[in-house]
Amino acid sequence: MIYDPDAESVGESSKEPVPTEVSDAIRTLIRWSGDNPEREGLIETPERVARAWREYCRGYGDDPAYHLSRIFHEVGGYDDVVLLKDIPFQSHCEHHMAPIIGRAHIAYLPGDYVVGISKLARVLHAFAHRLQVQERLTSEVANCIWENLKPQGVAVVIEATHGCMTGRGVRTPNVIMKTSRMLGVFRDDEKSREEVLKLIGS
Ligand SMILES: Nc1nc2c(ncn2[C@@H]2O[C@H](COP(=O)(O)OP(=O)(O)OP(=O)(O)O)[C@@H](O)[C@H]2O)c(=O)[nH]1
Ligand SMILES: [Zn+2]
Repeated sequence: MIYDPDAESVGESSKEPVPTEVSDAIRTLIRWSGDNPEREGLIETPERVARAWREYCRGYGDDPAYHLSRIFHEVGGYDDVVLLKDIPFQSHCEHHMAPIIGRAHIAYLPGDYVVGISKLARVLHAFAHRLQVQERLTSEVANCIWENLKPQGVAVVIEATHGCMTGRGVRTPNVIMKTSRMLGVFRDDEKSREEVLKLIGS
């Protein structure tokens, strides 16, 4: 699939035809859950669900590195940490395909380049809109910034709740999973790490 940045906020899959085997699978799931897929309220649900999943998983068609390809060189001599804090995101866990809802904090200490700040959130969403575990999501975002922006350091902290822990299974609400990935100076230098964690408020 070709990534279309203009389509992302409106649900690019809304006009896409749904293959019969996909809607049939969802019909089977509805039946298996105990309801009748032929009753009026559920007639169009399989196609809706299929299109919703195309949106939830739109990250498979989104190249995260692409968002870091428009780099800037001139930032008026600024040479300190850049932090994008409290970025809300939604993902789905690869074990249950249940929602992961949280906030990410992404910081980097620029090397020779900086990037438009929205691009950090775009990188996050490109990886989040896939089936994930939180640890991998955290690493993928950090590694992508590290490899493409070549900064002196990257810090990614993610805090999220997992639907598979609240709505089912252990049924324990209000638990927040926290993960972090530090690279470069934030990994190697304790003072820099403390500084960035203080900025993040974590
Ligand atoms: N480490 C990690 N675990 C996750 C994540 N998302 C979901 N899980 C966990 O993945 C585990 C899957 O465990 P399994 O024993 O295979 O599946 P299960 O029988 O449905 O487990 P329960 O959730 O305990 O009922 C569960 O403990 C989930 O809480 C994540 O992002 N990171
Ligand atoms: Zn899960």
